Amino acid sequence: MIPLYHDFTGETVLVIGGGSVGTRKASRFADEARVVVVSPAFDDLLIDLAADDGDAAGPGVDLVRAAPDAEAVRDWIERLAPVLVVAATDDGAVNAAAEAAALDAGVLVNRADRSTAERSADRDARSAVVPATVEDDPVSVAVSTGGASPALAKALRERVETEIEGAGAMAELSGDLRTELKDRGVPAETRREAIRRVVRSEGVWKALQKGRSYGRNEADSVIEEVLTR
Ligand SMILES: C[C@@]1(CC(=O)O)c2cc3[nH]c(cc4nc(cc5[nH]c(cc(n2)[C@H]1CCC(=O)O)[C@@](C)(CC(=O)O)[C@@H]5CCC(=O)O)C(CC(=O)O)=C4CCC(=O)O)c(CCC(=O)O)c3CC(=O)O
Ligand SMILES: NC(=O)C1=CN([C@@H]2O[C@H](COP(=O)(O)OP(=O)(O)OC[C@H]3O[C@@H](n4cnc5c(N)ncnc54)[C@H](O)[C@@H]3O)[C@@H](O)[C@H]2O)C=CC1
Repeated sequence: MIPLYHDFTGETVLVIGGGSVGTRKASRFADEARVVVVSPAFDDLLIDLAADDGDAAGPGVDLVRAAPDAEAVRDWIERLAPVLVVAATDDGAVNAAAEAAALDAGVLVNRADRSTAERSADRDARSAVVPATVEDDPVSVAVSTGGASPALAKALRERVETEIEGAGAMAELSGDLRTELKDRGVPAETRREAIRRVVRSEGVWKALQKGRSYGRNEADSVIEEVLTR
């Protein structure tokens, strides 16, 4: 499996099943997408998530109380036109039907109740795994074990969490610097060398912890050194 990142802004994600797994997936996708959860019952956390709709965190979560069978799942996909269907019920037949309907409709599907290893023979490129994710906006690190051990994915995610502290600020600073160097007409090879040094400089990482302008000053001297060589 090869990881890709998707932008779900302005899109709909349909989650079938509102238990603990459906809640976790809904919460993840609600950061960007409008999420509709169809289920006969909902975890309390999910009800809270849907009630928080007013806040600016995302476009919101809608709960629909229904227990669709295979045919009804197709209707929901047609009606809501999601880009991704998450099959997260505790009923294998419903999950299988949701997966088949999503694939027929040509949309992405994440089936929560089957490891990918079990399904490698009939895997479709639209069949996606939700990785464990660490975010320090705009940086995100995703961990998958190819479906072999989700608990390990979670444990590794916890390790990476401390490892990437400050990476968001570094991405913004180095992103600005590469644009500025381009605009100044600095030749590509020099530019690359300068940016490579900035992102590897302990001094810049440390200075960024104190604040953006400290990081900027430190980065400027790293770059100056490269430009004046
Ligand atoms: C294939 C996949 C499909 C998918 O859901 O996308 C899948 C499938 C299954 N998970 C199961 C169990 C558990 N899943 C977790 C946790 C997470 N599971 C996630 C992803 C994935 N889970 C995909 C593969 C990811 C990869 O490649 O590694 C994470 C990373 C992302 C997320 O879900 O948000 C999230 C951690 C988030 C975080 O904290 O960062 C825990 C740990 C816990 O709960 O503490 C357990 C209990 C321990 C255990 O069993 O390992 C079962 C057995 C169910 C049963 O026994 O009935 C199946 C079905 C099967 O394997 O057959
Ligand atoms: N991918 C993952 O990370 C994990 C996956 N699992 C798997 O995911 C499945 C769900 O796990 P949980 O959320 O813990 O179970 P759960 O029992 O908490 O939730 C299942 C939900 O599905 C709903 N449901 C039942 N029939 C439905 C239908 N026809 N249409 C829509 N919704 C329906 C139920 O009302 C309930 O809200 C389990 O079968 C398990 O195999 C379990 C743990 C982690």
